[in-house]
This record gives sequence, C-alpha cells and structure tokens, in this order.
Amino acid sequence: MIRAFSIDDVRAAEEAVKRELEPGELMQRAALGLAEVARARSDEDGRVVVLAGSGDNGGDALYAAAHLARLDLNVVALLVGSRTHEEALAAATAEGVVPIEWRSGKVPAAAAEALAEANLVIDGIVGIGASPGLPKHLENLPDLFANDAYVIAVDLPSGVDPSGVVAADCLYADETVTFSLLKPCHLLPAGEAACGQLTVVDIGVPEPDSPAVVRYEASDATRLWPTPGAFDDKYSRGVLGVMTGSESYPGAAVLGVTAAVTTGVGMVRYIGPRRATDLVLGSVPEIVSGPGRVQAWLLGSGWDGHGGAPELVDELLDDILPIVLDAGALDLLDEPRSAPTLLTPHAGELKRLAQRLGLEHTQGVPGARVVADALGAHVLLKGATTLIVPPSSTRGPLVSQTDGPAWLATAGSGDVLAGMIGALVASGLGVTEAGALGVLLHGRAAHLANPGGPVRALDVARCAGRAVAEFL
Ligand SMILES: NC(=O)C1=CN([C@@H]2O[C@H](COP(=O)(O)OP(=O)(O)OC[C@H]3O[C@@H](n4cnc5c(N)ncnc54)[C@H](OP(=O)(O)O)[C@@H]3O)[C@@H](O)[C@H]2O)[C@@H](O)CC1
Ligand SMILES: Nc1ncnc2c1ncn2[C@@H]1O[C@H](COP(=O)(O)OP(=O)(O)O)[C@@H](O)[C@H]1O
Repeated sequence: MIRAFSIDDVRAAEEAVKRELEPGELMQRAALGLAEVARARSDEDGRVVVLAGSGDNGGDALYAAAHLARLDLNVVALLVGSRTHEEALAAATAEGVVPIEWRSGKVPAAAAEALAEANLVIDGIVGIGASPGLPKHLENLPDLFANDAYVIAVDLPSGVDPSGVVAADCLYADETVTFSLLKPCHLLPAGEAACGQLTVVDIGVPEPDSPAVVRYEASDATRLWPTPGAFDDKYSRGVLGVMTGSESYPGAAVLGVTAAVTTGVGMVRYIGPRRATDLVLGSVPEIVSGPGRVQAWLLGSGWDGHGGAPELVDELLDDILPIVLDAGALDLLDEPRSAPTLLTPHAGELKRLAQRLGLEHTQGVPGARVVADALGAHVLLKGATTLIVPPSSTRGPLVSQTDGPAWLATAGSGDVLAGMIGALVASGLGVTEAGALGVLLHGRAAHLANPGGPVRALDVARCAGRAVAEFL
C-alpha cells in the first residue's frame, strides 16, 4: 500500500528527526539526494537552472545546485522569492553557481537566456509551506523553458496545493523528488498529474502512524482477497442481492451481475423488472431470481425509478446489511443509515447529489466529503482517478486509485465496477477495502480485456476472474 501523510504530520515527523541531528543535516540529506537524481538525468555538459524561492524548498534546490556545480555542471540560480536561504546561496555561489535575481516584474534578459538554454530545470520555488498557485511574476514561467528541458520538482511542483485538495496554477514536472514521506498532493488528482514520475529519496524520516491518503496495490489484493477454503460453501462465501436495471435500461443489470459472478461470490440473487430479469437469466444462468437471504445489497445501476420494488427498497435501507448505492439509487438516502453504505457517483452524479442535499461543496474531495458527512456513507467518486472518501467521523484516510486505462470511459463500465464491489462487500470486506479492491480489479480486468486498446464493458466484466487469479 502506498501511503501519503498530512502536511502537519510530515512537519512533526521531520521536527522529531531534526532534534536528533546537527542543525541543517536533514536539508543536506535532501539536497544530496536531489542532486544525485538531477545528475543522473543531466547530460555530461548539462546546463542547469535552479529556481529558488523564499523557504527551505529553495534551500534544498540551492544546496543541490552547489553539488551539481562541484561536478562541473553549468548551473544558474534564479532567485525568484521575496527572500533567499542565505547559507544555501553562499554554498552555491562558492561552487561557481551564477545567481540572478528575479523577485518580481518582467523576466531579466539573463534569466530568460539561461532558461532557454537549460536542459535541466530544478523547481525549488515552493514546497510544503506554500499556498496554492504561482506568484504573478512567474505565471508564464513554463513558456520560457526549452521544449526538451527536463523539469525536476523539489518535494512537489510549485503552485500545487500540498494537501492535494485545491486545483491551482502550477508548474508541471517530468519528475518530482520528494523526501522520505509522500504528501497528499502526490496521490490526489489536484496534484498528481503535475508531479510526473515520483522519486522518493530516503532522508531518514520515519512514517507517522496514520496516513492521510492511501493507494491499494496488487499486493494488497493478494493479502486481502476473500479466498474460499475447504470448509466454505456458497452461503458462507456470501450472497449478494442485486436490484439493478429497468425496463428502459436492462443492460446495466446484465453487466453488474456478470461482473459480480465473475469476480467471485457465493451466490447472486437478482430482483428486477421482467425484461431485465429475462435478460440476466439468459446470459448469467448462475443467478437466483427473486428475494432471499443475502449478506449485502447492490442497488441502482440502470434504474429509472425505484427498480420496480419501492417497498422492498425502503425495507433494505432500514436494514442492518451493507449496501452499495449506484446511479439511480444515489437519490434514495436523505440521512445516515445505521449500516455500512457505499455511494458510487461519477462527478456529475456527485454534483447533483450535493445540490439535492443543499451542501456547500459539490466537486472533488470537498464535495465527496460533505456528502459523506451528511449521509454517514463512504463516497466512491469515479473518474480517471477514483477516490474513496469516508465520513470525517471515521478519521480514516482517503483512498486514491489510478488503475484503469482511459478506455474505461465507456458506457456500462460503472455498472461493471458496481458489480465487482458488490461481490466483495457480500464476501465480507468492509466498504473501503471492497471499493479499493474493486477499482483495482476493474482497472486490471480492463488491461487484460484488450491490452493497450479499446474495451467494452462486458469484456471487462468477463476478465474479472482472470484478474483475480493474477492477484492470487
Ligand atoms: N522541514 C524539514 O525538516 C525539511 C524541509 N525540507 C524542504 O523544505 C520545504 C518546506 O520549506 P518551508 O517550510 O520553508 O516552505 P517553502 O514551501 O519552501 O516556502 C514557503 C515560503 O514561500 C513563500 N510562498 C508561499 N506560498 C507561495 C506561493 N504560492 N508562491 C511563491 N511563494 C510562496 C512564503 O514566503 P514569502 O515569499 O511570502 O516570504 C513562504 O514562507 C519542503 O517542501 C522541503 O523541500 C527538506 O529540506 C527536508 C527537511
Ligand atoms: N479517463 C478515465 N480513465 C480511467 N478510468 C475512467 C476514465 N473515465 C472513466 N473511468 C472509469 O469508468 C467508469 C465509468 O463509470 P460511469 O460513469 O458510472 O459509467 P456508466 O454509468 O456508463 O456505467 C468508472 O469506473 C470510472 O472510474
């Protein structure tokens, strides 16, 4: 599992280590690690521009500049903050780094020239101490870079919100070199795309206890997968009740049920309108049609109303069984249930849901969070990056998954995901693990369905069993 930590926890962990070290030692470790990566990425006669801002991020970059100059690279330091880390600047100039001040206003000619010639740019404008966005005078900075310049961000790309929540103007790096601990922006959509390749340099700061953001990997699927044993039968493995599809959209039921059965669950009981039931039975003969005992419910994919059984739906919502609410079922809840509940909206559905509930935020992490808090439910927000946001009261980390190819942006793909997650919840996983492993499986199955090319949703569902076998 990949873990990122809140900025407060990172600061506390760094301070604890610093108390045991000589002053400045931690920054020296960061700068040396940064310089080693930069050296490995630069040509023999590399021309390097270091962008140094006001704080310690600029200090890291300037000490790294000193190391690179000592290795005979041609290094220019653009001092772009209101202040400069003086000791680091002295170390850099002592090794021959050429400083140019550009603290505000238009770019000085010498700075523009150095940037145009640089094949390596080190972005040390700001790190974790920054507010989101770039200062006015640097807004068009990337236009000054040579087309083939390799950009390394120190700790995080400048302008990115360190907590990964607010989308803001920022530099885009080819590589981000961070120190011991990942920060939320490295894993969340508002920052991750700007980071490029993420390289972690170990400077000896141990992980705090509780991550702020986590990402499940294949090894987590191997570890957590609900694998049957010799003493299991179909009931002990778990039964998933599915109410999906409608007269207008019966295909959603076929997709979700196919995905659930292929993902692996003891049994699927399907309840739906006639047309959908006939189609499901025709393509998935393993299912049992009609009500009965189940361990979890999946509701809503392909609904154009209450799925034909409103009294049953009300009963289920009052029940103590875990429920996955997808698509049309997202409108069912007005207040928290007393059992685990996972909502699976895409961005448009989240917006509608938040507006219906009269909430302040409607998008991204803040939107998912207010909905999760209002409904006491986990919100799985689907997209190129899929997030799982728990209610604040759980104090649990956010989950951020980027497992599938963009080919998954195709009709029915969300119905398939819902079926996979439903199977995992019925098999006994908590909604967070089921959501995360479901997204991981969805992505892996899409890769298997047609490596590197377009996929149809049904093929993704059909590949689930092979993807599970790979995990195991
Ligand atoms: N702590 C440690 O042990 C270690 C820390 N390490 C390193 O230190 C970094 C954190 O350093 P930090 O705390 O000095 O903050 P940092 O981000 O460099 O600068 C903040 C200053 O910038 C300014 N500013 C604010 N927003 C801005 C904006 N949008 N755009 C432009 N400027 C902006 C504002 O100053 P102002 O210009 O307003 O006076 C503010 O005070 C961390 O990311 C890592 O690289 C490593 O060496 C490992 C050990
Ligand atoms: N650009 C993308 N990259 C990767 N996955 C994506 C992308 N766009 C959408 N997806 C995934 O495809 C699925 C689409 O779900 P959804 O919008 O509910 O589709 P539908 O309602 O047609 O089933 C989600 O799992 C989402 O995470």
